[in-house]
Amino acid sequence: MTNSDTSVQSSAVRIQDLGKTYPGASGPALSGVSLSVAPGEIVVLLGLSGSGKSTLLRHINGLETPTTGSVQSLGQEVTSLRGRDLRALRGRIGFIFQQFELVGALSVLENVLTGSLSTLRGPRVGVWSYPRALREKALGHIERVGLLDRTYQRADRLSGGQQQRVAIARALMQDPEILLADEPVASLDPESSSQVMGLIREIAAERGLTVVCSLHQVDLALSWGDRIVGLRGGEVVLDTRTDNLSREQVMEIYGRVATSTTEIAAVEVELAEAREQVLEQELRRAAVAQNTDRAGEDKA
Ligand SMILES: Nc1ncnc2c1ncn2[C@@H]1O[C@H](COP(=O)(O)OP(=O)(O)OP(=O)(O)O)[C@@H](O)[C@H]1O
Repeated sequence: MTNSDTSVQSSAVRIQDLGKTYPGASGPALSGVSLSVAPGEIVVLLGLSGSGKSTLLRHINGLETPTTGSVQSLGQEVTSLRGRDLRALRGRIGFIFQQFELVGALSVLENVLTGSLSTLRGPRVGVWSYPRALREKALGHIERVGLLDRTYQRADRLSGGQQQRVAIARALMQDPEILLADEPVASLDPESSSQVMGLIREIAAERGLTVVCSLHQVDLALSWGDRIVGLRGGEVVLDTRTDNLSREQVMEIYGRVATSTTEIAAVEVELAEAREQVLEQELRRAAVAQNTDRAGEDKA
């Protein structure tokens, strides 16, 4: 099954025969990937750890350079852009990450405002250094993601789901036409995961946003995406709309690979990494809390 024949004119993203081999790597991270994404479409990249999802996403906004092939985003050949032109294209493409990438010590409002930095000259320190129009815009986005009552709270005092909502609001400051999301709910519990994914879907519909999002949970991909692109070993092994697609059909293609010893090992590594990340996060939170308490005691 393939949907990769969407016409050039109607594509928000058009990737042709993309190959990527990282320097020093024993094999390619991506090979022969062709994919077109229509404006307003919500596409899930589904695959195990190491299947090439992040690498593919990072080519769409020019964070990686292909070894072979072509990547067009919003009608522009990304590989031919440099400097200001590349920055201008990136300004039209929002990116949200698994680890949220917020500045923990800053307030929700300040984090959201940093999403507009690419449109401003010079550094900004503090909320009041941003123009009033941007402050109002940021408040609108904070309200949209349901965090108005947390506007002045430190980002690292929020739950994972709330932090990802802040990251969504920050991405909206760019008025993006495409939103890329790299495992946005991998660090969240199932309930927060579906809330965050639901929010992204609603916002995408309101704004006609094109979304390309990597996930490794089959159920979430099925309930959330318009279309699933399955990656395995850097190649597209499935490309289909989710209507009328059953979990069993996806598992037949996606799950079948997990019967081999290598793939089972990959799943185990993935779980171990996820556990480590949660532990690391907890330790970081505890350290920040301890430092803050100490600072409070010193002042007192
Ligand atoms: N900067 C890099 N340098 C060398 N190899 C890399 C680099 N980034 C990724 N790789 C390798 O490329 C392959 C694809 O990695 P990628 O991160 O794109 O997969 P993924 O599906 O997003 O996995 P995950 O869900 O764990 O992030 C893996 O074998 C990985 O080790």
